[in-house]
Amino acid sequence: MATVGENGNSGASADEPAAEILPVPTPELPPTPDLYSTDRVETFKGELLEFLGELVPPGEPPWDIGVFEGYGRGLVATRDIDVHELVFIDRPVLVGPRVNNYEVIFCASCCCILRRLQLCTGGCRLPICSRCDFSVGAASPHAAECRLIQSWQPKDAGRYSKNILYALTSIRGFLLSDRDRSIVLQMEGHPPRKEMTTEIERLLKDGYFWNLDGEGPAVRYLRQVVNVLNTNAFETSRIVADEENNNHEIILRGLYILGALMNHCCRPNVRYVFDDQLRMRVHASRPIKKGEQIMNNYSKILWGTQHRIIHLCFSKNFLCCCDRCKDPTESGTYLGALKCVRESCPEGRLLPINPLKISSLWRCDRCNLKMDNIKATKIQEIAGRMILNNAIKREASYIIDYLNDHIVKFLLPTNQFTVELKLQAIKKIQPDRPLSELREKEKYCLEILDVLERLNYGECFVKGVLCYELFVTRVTIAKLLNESDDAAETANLAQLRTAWKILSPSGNRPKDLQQLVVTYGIE
Ligand SMILES: C[S@@+](CC[C@H](N)C(=O)[O-])C[C@H]1O[C@@H](n2cnc3c(N)ncnc32)[C@H](O)[C@@H]1O
Repeated sequence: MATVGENGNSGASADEPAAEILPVPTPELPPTPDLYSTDRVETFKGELLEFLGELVPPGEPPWDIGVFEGYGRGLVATRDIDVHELVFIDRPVLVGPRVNNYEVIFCASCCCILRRLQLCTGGCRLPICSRCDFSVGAASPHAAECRLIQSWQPKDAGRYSKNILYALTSIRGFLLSDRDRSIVLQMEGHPPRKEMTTEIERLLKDGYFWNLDGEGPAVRYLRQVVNVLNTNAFETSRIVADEENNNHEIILRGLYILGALMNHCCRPNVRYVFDDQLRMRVHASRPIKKGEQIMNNYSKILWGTQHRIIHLCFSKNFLCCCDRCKDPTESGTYLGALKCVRESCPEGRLLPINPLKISSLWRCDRCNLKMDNIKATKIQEIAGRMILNNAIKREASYIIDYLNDHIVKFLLPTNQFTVELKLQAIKKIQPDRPLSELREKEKYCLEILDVLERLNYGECFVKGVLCYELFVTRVTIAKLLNESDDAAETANLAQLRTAWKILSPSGNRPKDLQQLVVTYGIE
């Protein structure tokens, strides 16, 4: 796969300001309004409904915007909502690339895969396909953003710039209509932490433009858009085929306003998927009572509490205090627990005494051994590095041996890193692998489904994926053992049904899922 370096050269280099400067007006930042007043919330809802248009079916939607103490605005159910029911569909007000180590070259405008680096002829330093190139004129979807970047007079105009690509989604914030800009600027936008360098600061620090004043109104506006994106944006992706018909996943970030209004809970009541037009479809993952907050999970389901707390504090500026966070065992899943380090205590599990405090002491639930937080963090860091930087990248057979022979010695079977590695193994063990590997895969699926069950996590996306993998694996095993299809199928059809219910609206669902549903007569 081709990797794109910052200095990829394509075409003539120009390290002097472009002769013609095309002025693009900088949007004004409005005075900070009281976002939570009843009037403000009503007006905001009106603008949002107008933006969503036909995506909101006629009649009263099952959601409303409310204000909740300690949370700010949030979504609330206006009636009882059934499990699996569609709660709403949202579309992105802003979407585009994100800071990401992209492994393929793709058009920054339409995301098609480029065989080789092909820069826009407008001089914006972005990879752009010939259909979206600036020279196509107003018909090019990229023309307006290219003109805007040109107005800042990029240095080294003939060279690819990954940092401009990374900042493109925020730059697109300049081109919003008045209504859409008003909606975006009414979203919460936490300023970055001191130690963080945002994509905009990187552009300024390294002097990418002749004509972009670090203290001017354009940068003030860009900074606010970045803050809104960092507080609210979702990771989404497009699956794009190259010329050889190989699929590539292009990771993007999208600002979905209605989606972003859902506050966080580590045991949420919705799941979401993105369809092939990048619309976000939010379904209830458990029954939601009228008046209840509609809540999403901003962190990873299968992370332990301390990891989730640190992630939420650093990236979203709040401390979660939900029931899952308060319970050191996390409903008996022990996702964040460590193996006791005393040799004489092989069954012991170390847990934070107060999981809501990052500096909490840890204690073994068998022998009462105490460990300070620094040591516990170190053990987790080492385990994380060994697994996430090394083992996870290896082939399935290596991962299985590693889990069976190595990991059992220093991590608990349900520790978050063990679970993460098992999830990777599930993805890597394809139906053509030997029976022994398929058996391991079946076991991992069941183990992680059990973790989800204990967490009482409801009908979430990961459950859909695991049910699909379990179904396919069991059918494959039955075929390998020449077992009658019937026996395998009847025991297993519930998994396929769940997988279909959860994954069918997704643009990235497994390719054979629909065919399986037809073959086995599920719908
Ligand atoms: C994506 S926004 C959610 C909408 C936001 N409440 C608003 O009024 O615009 C994320 C922000 O909402 C707040 N928030 C979300 N979930 C929360 C929770 N469980 N506890 C406290 N604050 C929360 C935090 O300020 C967080 O940075």
